Amino acid sequence: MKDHMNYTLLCDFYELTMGNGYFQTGHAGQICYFDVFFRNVPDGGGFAIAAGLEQVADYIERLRFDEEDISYLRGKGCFCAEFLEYLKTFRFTGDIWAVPEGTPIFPGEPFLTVRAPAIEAQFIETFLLLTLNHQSLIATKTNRIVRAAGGRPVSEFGSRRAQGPDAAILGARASYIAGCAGTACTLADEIYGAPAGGTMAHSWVQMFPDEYTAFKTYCQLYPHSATLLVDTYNVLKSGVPNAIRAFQEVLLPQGITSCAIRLDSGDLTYLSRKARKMLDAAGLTECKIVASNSLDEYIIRDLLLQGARIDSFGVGERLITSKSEPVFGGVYKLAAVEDGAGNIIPKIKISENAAKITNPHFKKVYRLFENDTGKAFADLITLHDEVVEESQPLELFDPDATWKRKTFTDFTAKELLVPVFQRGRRVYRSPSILEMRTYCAAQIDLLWDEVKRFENPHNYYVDLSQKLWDIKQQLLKGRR
Ligand SMILES: Nc1ncnc2c1ncn2[C@@H]1O[C@H](COP(=O)(O)OP(=O)(O)OP(=O)(O)O)[C@@H](O)[C@H]1O
Ligand SMILES: O=P(O)(O)OC[C@H]1O[C@H](OP(=O)(O)OP(=O)(O)O)[C@H](O)[C@@H]1O
Ligand SMILES: O=C(O)c1cccnc1
Repeated sequence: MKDHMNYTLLCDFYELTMGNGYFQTGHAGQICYFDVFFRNVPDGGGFAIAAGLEQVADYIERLRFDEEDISYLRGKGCFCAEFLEYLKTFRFTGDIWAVPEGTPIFPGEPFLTVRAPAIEAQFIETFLLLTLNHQSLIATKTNRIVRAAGGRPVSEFGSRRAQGPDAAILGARASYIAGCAGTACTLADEIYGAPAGGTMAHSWVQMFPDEYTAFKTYCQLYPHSATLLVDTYNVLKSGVPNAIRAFQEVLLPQGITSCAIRLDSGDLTYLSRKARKMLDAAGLTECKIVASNSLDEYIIRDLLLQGARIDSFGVGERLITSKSEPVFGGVYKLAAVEDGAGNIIPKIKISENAAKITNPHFKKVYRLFENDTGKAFADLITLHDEVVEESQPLELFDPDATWKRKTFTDFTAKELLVPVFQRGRRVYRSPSILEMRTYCAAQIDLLWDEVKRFENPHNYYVDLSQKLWDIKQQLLKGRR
């Protein structure tokens, strides 16, 4: 990435005090397994979308404590000299598995797993979580908005209201993966290839002596991509008539029929219907109507139900900040450690709140698809060395109500987590952002519509294998 900062110390301070402690107590090299998972889908939705893996992998590849970092840490006075010496050559040497970006994910299932010596695995927690939480949040929100638009393109317009530069650039990236057609963020295009584009601001219209001159000038400069903002003065009395005149006088003589207007205030249904009639009456049937103004999935759905004649949407603040639910609660939990002989010892975190009890052990996640419909019907978390045999009947049970059991045949099982790092070496190269976007849309197509409802979606099953469930119960009993 351009102008890359050294983010090594973008960690919670306790990662370092624990690291120093592991170092001094002989735990430094103890192999650990950590899972990243989340508990609740934002906005009460049925699924989330994983994003941010590429930035996680870049960060891990570049992890280095430079001289400045070490001398800053020395100045804190709480780290031993040997630990500071060790940090000079610190590198990530472990393994990481993760779901590809754009994959729909469900509560409780690991979407990234780390296997590494304790100091390393612990140290990367903060950056991993902040990156995956942010981009998965924006991807999840965006996809709701895109689905509400029902195939009409949605452009991301939020940079100016994003909570800082990273939120703007990486938010634009995540929104493109999750289905936006493009972004207003130029840097997100330069760095990541999320196509940048846009219309015009009210200031352009105000800058000229009159609205017509502003529109005409713009059409002369950009005859092939003129989207005229028609609400600076009065949409129906001046904006649309002036736009029609500019299109007719500048574009039509050149044989250009594709053009657009943007509505950015007022009753978007009423105005779009009236504007559509005026444009059609003027023969501008190919002229598109773009709408913006504090939109989100609910308003877009409403507008379309009301019969708005809108062809595409620009969505800013409510998308880039995920305003309705601005936190993605991904967590990083220890699931197992290895003893000196390489045996995996499962670990569990108990909580009064049953939903916060973790799933122990080194695990795999399978997505199960019905062969007749191709649709996903459940995810199954298994031990790392279990294999789901598609040729055998598979009995699934509800982990919270184990008497509820059902046997499935004629299904396909696909492993979700793929290797990203092996022994410290990056083995996964992200596909292009367009490929991620295409993959995301295809994976969402494999979910039933019931799971995609905005309100009260069907609860998609995330089950545990019998072996994993038994181990979890043993650990729970042992802790009582
Ligand atoms: N037909 C409609 N149904 C539901 N919501 C709508 C409709 N038309 C517009 N909205 C939404 O209503 C809100 C209107 O907000 P607001 O009152 O700030 O806008 P405005 O009246 O256009 O004024 P301004 O010129 O300050 O932008 C926006 O979120 C907009 O997307
Ligand atoms: O409403 P959003 O979903 O964030 O979409 C982006 C908004 O940003 C621009 O407004 P601008 O910043 O010029 O100010 P405005 O709110 O007065 O229109 C644009 O005209 C949209 O209204
Ligand atoms: O291109 C646009 O129309 C645009 C860009 C950013 C914010 N609002 C609108």
